[in-house]
Amino acid sequence: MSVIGIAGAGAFGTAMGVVLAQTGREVAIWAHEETFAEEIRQRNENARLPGVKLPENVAITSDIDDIGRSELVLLTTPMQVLAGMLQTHGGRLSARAMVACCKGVDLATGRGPVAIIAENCPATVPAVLTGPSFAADIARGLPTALTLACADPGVGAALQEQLSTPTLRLYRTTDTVGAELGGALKNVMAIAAGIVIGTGLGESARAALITRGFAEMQRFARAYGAEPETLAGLSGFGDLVLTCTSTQSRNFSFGVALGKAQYFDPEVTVEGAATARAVAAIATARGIDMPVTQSVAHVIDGRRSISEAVKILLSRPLKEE
Ligand SMILES: NC(=O)c1ccc[n+]([C@@H]2O[C@H](COP(=O)([O-])OP(=O)(O)OC[C@H]3O[C@@H](n4cnc5c(N)ncnc54)[C@H](O)[C@@H]3O)[C@@H](O)[C@H]2O)c1
Ligand SMILES: O=P(O)(O)OC[C@H](O)CO
Repeated sequence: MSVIGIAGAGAFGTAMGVVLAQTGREVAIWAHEETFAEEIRQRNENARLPGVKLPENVAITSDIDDIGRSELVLLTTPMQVLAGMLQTHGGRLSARAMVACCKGVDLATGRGPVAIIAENCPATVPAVLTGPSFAADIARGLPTALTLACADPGVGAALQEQLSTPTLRLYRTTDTVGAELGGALKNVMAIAAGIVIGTGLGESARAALITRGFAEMQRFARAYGAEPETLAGLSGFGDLVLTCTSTQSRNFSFGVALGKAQYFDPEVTVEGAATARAVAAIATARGIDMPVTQSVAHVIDGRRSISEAVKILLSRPLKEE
């Protein structure tokens, strides 16, 4: 069995490497900078996932050719660097399947990871792994359930087998559009939920936000042909609930900091920020009603204060649920 390649040496790539290595498989994690790869090797630990030691069968490399012949590659970079990474290195990867683990919509093109993989690596089968899961939980071996989406049912079933472990339970779908949009949009709602809590609007307001945010996610995904069941599953509703209610979430924490007008470390990966901008632009262009997403984009860009955004949301015409 060939080495499982993981492109992107952040918290999630490392957590997946650790849990897959625990089943006895060889794993190679590619970091885009040799200095960072060397730091991980030296400490046998990734600063992005503190407290987790790497098993012996996890190799850390900055040479893309070390994962070039892997039959299976997980893509675990942040969403906004995925296209650039595949444009630069995709030609050196001969994987039969590439599984995107990044959540978001590319700001430059409005595309999700599956379209980006298809454009840059046309010989591979693209898939998506997404759902409610904190890297730290996966790495600690806590029970986690995710959605594995692949348009090719045979490849999807094989990936489900390959990537499931005793603690990581994968459910399968062929609806890649629904899976990637659920994972992308829930981060925007998590920022909004954080703002609600940070500004002291209360738990009831957060429940309302999550519910109306979910309606908005379904509306957007439906416009792209996603299956409603996918949005109601782990990759949509499941991840929405986790991310909007946990202080472990970076998107939620970013929203809380915005609500409290506190500093937030710009080095922290907050996928929902760029995705809010990307989705707001698409929604405007396509006439899809996305009031929460539009508000998040406006607040992040400083075009509207939080109190203005809340006032506008609360003064929308009353309608049927
Ligand atoms: N952390 C989680 O709990 C978690 C869970 C599920 C999904 N995800 C998703 O996984 C993706 C990665 O998140 P993360 O938490 O691992 O991020 P992270 O902030 O921990 O790490 C990001 C990594 O990307 C690398 N990187 C930055 N620029 C790069 C480039 N140009 N080319 C290649 N690599 C580059 C950095 O070295 C960094 O280590 C995100 O889309 C996130 O939504 C994360
Ligand atoms: O920390 P966040 O907000 O990026 O969320 C991590 C995962 O996506 C939760 O499923």
